[in-house]
Amino acid sequence: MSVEDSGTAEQEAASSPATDEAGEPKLRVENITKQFGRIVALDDVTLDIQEAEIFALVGDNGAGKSTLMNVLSGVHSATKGTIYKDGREVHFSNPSDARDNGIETVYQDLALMDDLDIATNIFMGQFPKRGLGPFSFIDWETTYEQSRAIMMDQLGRDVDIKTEVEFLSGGQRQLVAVGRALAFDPDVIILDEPTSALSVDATRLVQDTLDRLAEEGITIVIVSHNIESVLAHADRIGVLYQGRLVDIKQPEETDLEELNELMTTGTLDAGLLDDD
Ligand SMILES: Nc1ncnc2c1ncn2[C@@H]1O[C@H](COP(=O)(O)OP(=O)(O)OP(=O)(O)O)[C@@H](O)[C@H]1O
Repeated sequence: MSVEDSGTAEQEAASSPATDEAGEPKLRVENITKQFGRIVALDDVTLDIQEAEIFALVGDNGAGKSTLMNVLSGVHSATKGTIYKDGREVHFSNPSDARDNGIETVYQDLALMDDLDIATNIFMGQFPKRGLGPFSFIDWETTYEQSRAIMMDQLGRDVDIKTEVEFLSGGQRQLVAVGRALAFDPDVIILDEPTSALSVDATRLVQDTLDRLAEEGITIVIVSHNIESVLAHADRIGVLYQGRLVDIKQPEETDLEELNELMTTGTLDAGLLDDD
């Protein structure tokens, strides 16, 4: 099914499986185009992402995944088009605008401070404070208490939050970066390649944690090259090809081969012709 073949009931179901109580998607990207000079990185992309869904964005190199992620996280402004959050039109001039609207992004490099402990990494830049104005100081007790709550209650990890991040495994580091996002109390978390370069066990740990967050009601958007992982864990998979959103699939209706074909050709028609 192509997104361009608009109007079918089947497409409606795939692009919009459920809505929140108010009948609005958590995020709506409407006719978004992003140009860098003459390069059209995103070409008229329209997409609804529902509350508490795990939505994966896949595509070949240069397909526009990072650009769409950056438009949603306020790094880039769209050239054309509109973003809606909970049905309300929003404008992001920078990442703090996205943050103010409940959208946090976990970048691939994680940007953790290796020689600092888990709690300090989680609250870096926004420590709980005591006192007023020039007489305020970091409330370490609350910092550790709240970090422990994030790691234990929200992420289900029984770790010593005084452990320096340099001693953590790849999967645990990814979870600390997610913990730092959670400290801002978002309802949408965007993750860039959350399982790249992770072992099989670490990948499972991260996937299980994202499943858990979605069950708690947080909307998860993943940019990924790991098709097997998104097939196993995403609710829906949006395929970008040369800046266009060419299809949205549910894992149970597609497979690795079909997604690869969509990612590399932008269509399934080539395969159908081969079969004739
Ligand atoms: N800041 C920029 N300036 C100019 N061109 C850019 C910029 N960012 C992205 N592009 C171009 O936009 C297009 C889409 O790039 P984007 O990084 O979004 O793709 P991607 O799907 O994330 O690719 P990859 O998987 O390789 O990261 C590419 O042609 C890229 O060269």
